[in-house]
Amino acid sequence: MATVIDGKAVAQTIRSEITDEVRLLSEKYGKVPGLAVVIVGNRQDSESYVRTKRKACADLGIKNFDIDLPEQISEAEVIKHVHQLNADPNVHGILVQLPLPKHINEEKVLTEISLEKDVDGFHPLNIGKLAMKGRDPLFVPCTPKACLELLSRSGVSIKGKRAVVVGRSNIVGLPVSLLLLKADATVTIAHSHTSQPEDIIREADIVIAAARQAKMIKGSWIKPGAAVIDVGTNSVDDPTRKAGYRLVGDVDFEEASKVAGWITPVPGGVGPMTVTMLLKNTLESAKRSIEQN
Ligand SMILES: Nc1nc(=O)c2c([nH]1)NC[C@@H]1CN(c3ccc(C(=O)N[C@@H](CCC(=O)O)C(=O)O)cc3)C=[N+]21
Ligand SMILES: [Mg+2]
Repeated sequence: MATVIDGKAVAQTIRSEITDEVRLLSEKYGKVPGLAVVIVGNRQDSESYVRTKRKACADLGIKNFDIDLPEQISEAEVIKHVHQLNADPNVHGILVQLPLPKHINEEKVLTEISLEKDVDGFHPLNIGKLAMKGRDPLFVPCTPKACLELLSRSGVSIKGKRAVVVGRSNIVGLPVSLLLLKADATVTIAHSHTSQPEDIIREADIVIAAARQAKMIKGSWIKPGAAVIDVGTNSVDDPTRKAGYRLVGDVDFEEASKVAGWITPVPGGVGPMTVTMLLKNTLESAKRSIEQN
């Protein structure tokens, strides 16, 4: 049976470390880290993630700047808000919740975020540096960083291992592949055009599941002893829940946990760690800015 990696517990440990550092900054400089969370429209999932992020900030003493914009807002107006946040010295991190409405070009908006405040790590220049050997971005994207942190805190080494990433999104699959490559894994990316992904996944010592397909990865696809990090947050109808739905991962946990060496649950795995990495990036940004001035 696999060791179930308790993302919530690891996240809690890191959050208490961050809380201490926030308190120190405040005592030493009279300043606290500030995070602006921008949400456009009212997608239910986005609203729920944004609430989680804002609450986590409040819990840790990080100041929230809430920007809630209507679905119909123009791209130019969103960019105007980004510019205001770039100019605000009390804002150390800016997160624009994705996806944006169809009429807004995400890349254009993300490119306007000041590099020094790009705590999501989605600015094309930060992604470019992430991709280059010998270069480091100012910020590593939160979910990919969460995946590697969970591996390292579980004692799973990456160097020389065969890693398979399932999915190639800009916010998870692609950047986590780059991070694994930088950590000296042999990396394969499987995606919707990959034929027989199970044959490739069976070779993996490390599986990162980020395909947005509920339970697509079966127990029989997992190499015995592999480390399985499940990034999936698929909501499925569940009338027995108050919310009317529940979250399931991209991995069939029941089956895979009988074969894997390590596995993350959903919820309680990567999700809480993603939010924690965002808070950590915000603290880093605030430290750079405050200690410089
Ligand atoms: N600009 C941007 N940055 C993001 O980091 C970003 C984004 N856009 N768009 C959507 C994805 C998704 N994401 C999650 C965050 C927290 C949980 C999380 O805390 N999940 C809990 C469960 C929460 C619940 O039960 O509702 C858990 O897995 O235990 C999940 C998913 C961040 N994303
Ligand atoms: Mg769009």
